[in-house]
This record gives sequence, structure tokens and C-alpha cells, in this order.
Amino acid sequence: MYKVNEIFETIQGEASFTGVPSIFLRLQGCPVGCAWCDTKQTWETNGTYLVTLGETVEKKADSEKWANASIDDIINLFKERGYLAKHVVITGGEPCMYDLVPLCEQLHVAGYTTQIETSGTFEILAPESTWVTVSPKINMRGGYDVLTSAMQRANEIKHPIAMQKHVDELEALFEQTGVRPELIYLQPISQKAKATKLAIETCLKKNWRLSVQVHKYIGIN
Ligand SMILES: C[S@@+](CC[C@H](N)C(=O)[O-])C[C@H]1O[C@@H](n2cnc3c(N)ncnc32)[C@H](O)[C@@H]1O
Ligand SMILES: Nc1nc2[nH]cc(C(=O)O)c2c(=O)[nH]1
Ligand code: SF4
Ligand SMILES: [Mg+2]
Repeated sequence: MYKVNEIFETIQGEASFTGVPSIFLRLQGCPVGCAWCDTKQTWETNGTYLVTLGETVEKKADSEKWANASIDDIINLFKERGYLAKHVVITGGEPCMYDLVPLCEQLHVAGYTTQIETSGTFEILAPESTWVTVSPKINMRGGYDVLTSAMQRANEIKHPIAMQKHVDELEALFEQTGVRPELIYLQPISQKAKATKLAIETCLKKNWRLSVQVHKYIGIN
């Protein structure tokens, strides 16, 4: 069973898959505690907020409500809702708190491609063909060895930044781990003008890529 915070169909707004119609599966629970996290409603798994899966679908506003769901429940729901997107983004919360192998495998059998959004603070349990976006949470809770293996598995890195020290800590992580993936995205934290300027300047200097959270600019989920 997976703990589901919400399920919705939208356009992927971040990194390489930006613009791709996607079904988002947001799992409940994250112990990392990033101060600027835009999904704090997923952090705790409080029994008071346990609801049915139906209630988590296309919530009208962010909430701490969550539901238990099996893989069949999730795939059946995608079909019942008539979703046409064939790309499933598994995010959270921290999705790698869960073993995602059976979920992704069954999604592949059902004709979907899969992508995981993860902080790299838990072991990544997912099939080879799942696209893994690692947004490394440096100096946060979670082991160094886990972060190194996450960096090795990553298909792309997406790093939220607001200050030069966030760029410096990413460079230091590349040095320490000896892993420097080909696709490196900087994502301004919370659409702040200063963060966006820094991200643009740094991408130009380092030949990295810019990821703005497109969905927030156009007012979709
Ligand atoms: C909410 S997290 C969930 C997945 C996973 N826990 C992680 O951190 O990658 C999804 C993505 O949003 C990014 N993010 C969260 N809050 C943000 C904010 N305020 N501004 C920009 N990016 C943010 C995260 O770094 C991550 O890349
Ligand atoms: N449209 C859209 N794209 C996204 N890419 C990553 C998201 C996330 O919250 O993980 C996200 C999200 O919440 N909405
Ligand atoms: S790891 Fe992801 S979900 Fe957890 S607090 Fe940080 S940004 Fe939020
Ligand atoms: Mg989001």
C-alpha cells in the first residue's frame, strides 16, 4: 500500500520533461524539512487526516489529507478519471521512502512511462527505465552514502537556489561524490526575482540549464 496525498493530471512544469502531459502521484510523508518546501502538507502522516482515495483526487487546495492505496487502486483510478497522459510523475513528500519497484513496473506494463522526483535522502528503489530527478538535499537529514548513490542513479539534477551558497554547495557535492551528471538544472526558489537572476547568471557561466516552475507562472497545479 502507498500513502497518497493527491493525484492530478497536469503539465510537468520542471526540468527536462517540462511541457509533457503528466499524471502526478504525490505520496505522503517526508522527514527532510526544507525551510522553503512548497509541499509542507505532505510532511506528516497523521491518522486524523486519513480519507478515501477518491477524496485525494484533484483536491481544490493543498491539505494534509491522505489515503491508503494499492497499485491496482491507483491504476484503476487513472482509468476511471479518463486521464490521457501516459507519463506518471511520482513525487511527494519523499517518494523514495517507499519501494517504488512494483508500482513503476506495473505502470510500465499498463503503458505508462515513469519519473520520480526525489531528494536523494533515501535509497532509490525503482526500475532502470524510470527517469530519476534528484534534487539533492545537502546538509539535511539523510546519509552521505545514500546521496552519493542517488547522484550516480540520477538522470538529471534539479537544484533549488536562492543564494550563491546554494550554488557553491552543489559544486562541492559534485567534487565530493565525483559525480557530475550531464543534465544540471537550477530552479529559483519560490519565483523570487533575485533567485531567478542568480540562476540565469549561473546557468550562463556554467552552461547549466534553467528550470522555472512553469505551472506556478501559468496558475495550474
Ligand atoms: C516538493 S519536492 C518533492 C520531491 C522530493 N521530496 C524532492 O525534494 O525532490 C519536488 C521538487 O520541488 C522542489 N521545490 C520544493 N519547494 C520549492 C520551492 N519553494 N521553490 C522551488 N523548488 C521547490 C524540490 O527541490 C523538488 O525538486
Ligand atoms: N505542474 C507541476 N509540475 C511539477 N513538477 C514537479 C512537481 C512536484 O511537486 O514535484 C510539480 C507540480 O506540483 N506541478
Ligand atoms: S525533501 Fe522535498 S518534500 Fe521534503 S521538505 Fe524538502 S522539498 Fe519538501
Ligand atoms: Mg510542486
